[in-house]
Amino acid sequence: MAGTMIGVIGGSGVYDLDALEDRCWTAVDSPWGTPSDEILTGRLDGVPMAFLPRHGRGHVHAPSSVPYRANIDALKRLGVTDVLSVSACGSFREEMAPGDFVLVDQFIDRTFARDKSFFGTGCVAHVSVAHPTCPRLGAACSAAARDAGLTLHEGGTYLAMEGPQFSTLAESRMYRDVWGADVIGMTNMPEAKLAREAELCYASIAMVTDYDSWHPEHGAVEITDIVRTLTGNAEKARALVGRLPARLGADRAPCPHGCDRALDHAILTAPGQRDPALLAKLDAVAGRVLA
Ligand SMILES: CSC[C@H]1O[C@H](OP(=O)(O)O)[C@H](O)[C@@H]1O
Ligand SMILES: Nc1ncnc2[nH]cnc12
Repeated sequence: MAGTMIGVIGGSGVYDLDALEDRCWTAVDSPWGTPSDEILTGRLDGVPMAFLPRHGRGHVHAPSSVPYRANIDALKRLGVTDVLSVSACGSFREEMAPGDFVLVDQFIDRTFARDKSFFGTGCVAHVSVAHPTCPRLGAACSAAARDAGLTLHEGGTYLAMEGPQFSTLAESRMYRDVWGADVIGMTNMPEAKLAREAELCYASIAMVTDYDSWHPEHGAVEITDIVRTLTGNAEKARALVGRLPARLGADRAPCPHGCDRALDHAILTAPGQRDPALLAKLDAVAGRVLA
């Protein structure tokens, strides 16, 4: 049985994982550009881990300029099998209150200014993202959240907006009342789509910082409100991540949901028509099916 390696992508407020043993920050080269930062590798409960701060240490990258492809490729290159994203988010539901966590299982992708695929001219592929998160990894995250005594809402739709400005009041109401979104953030897309293309299991924990702008008693979200909640949320995120390896385990059977086989029938370009330069860049992401 192959081994698990957990990759954690830390969002706003989560720039380090102090608890990792055998810590080492390493620069990882990727043909898709430079990742957001060096990647912290180490172990927890005997399980290899890799941690990447999505915005870089010091919060350097804006949501639109996070190098999503380089990040996912670099994690895959390191041997990561399962990616947990932890992200700050606004809430569209009264009961999903600031300080609560949401295990996201669906997305509405409203981003438009990002590279969304590893594939393209010279190697065309279409993967399914109907179920964009991995239920096995999600169940382990739920158990870890319970172990850590956190309030976790199981299931929720995350609306990914381009940003960096927050939503207008009309948008906030539309996402909540018409589209049925539960939470909103700026980063989980195209990250989740790219993880699927790279055959990585992906789960997203959205950490509520605010009620966006729809809530009559809370007014419009301001960054100062978010920052006040971020520090407490980051501590809780570290508590959850610290309990995840014990729940996921070091041994890894094939994903029962097929995340690790997403490319099995996805590539349409005939072998003789494939672009060698693109194939070379796909060595980590699609090496399993292209080799
Ligand atoms: C700090 S408020 C807006 C910012 O925070 C979230 O980032 P992340 O998902 O990486 O935690 C949100 O998506 C915005 O990028
Ligand atoms: N209300 C909000 N909208 C978008 N991204 C966010 N991140 C945290 N709160 C947010």
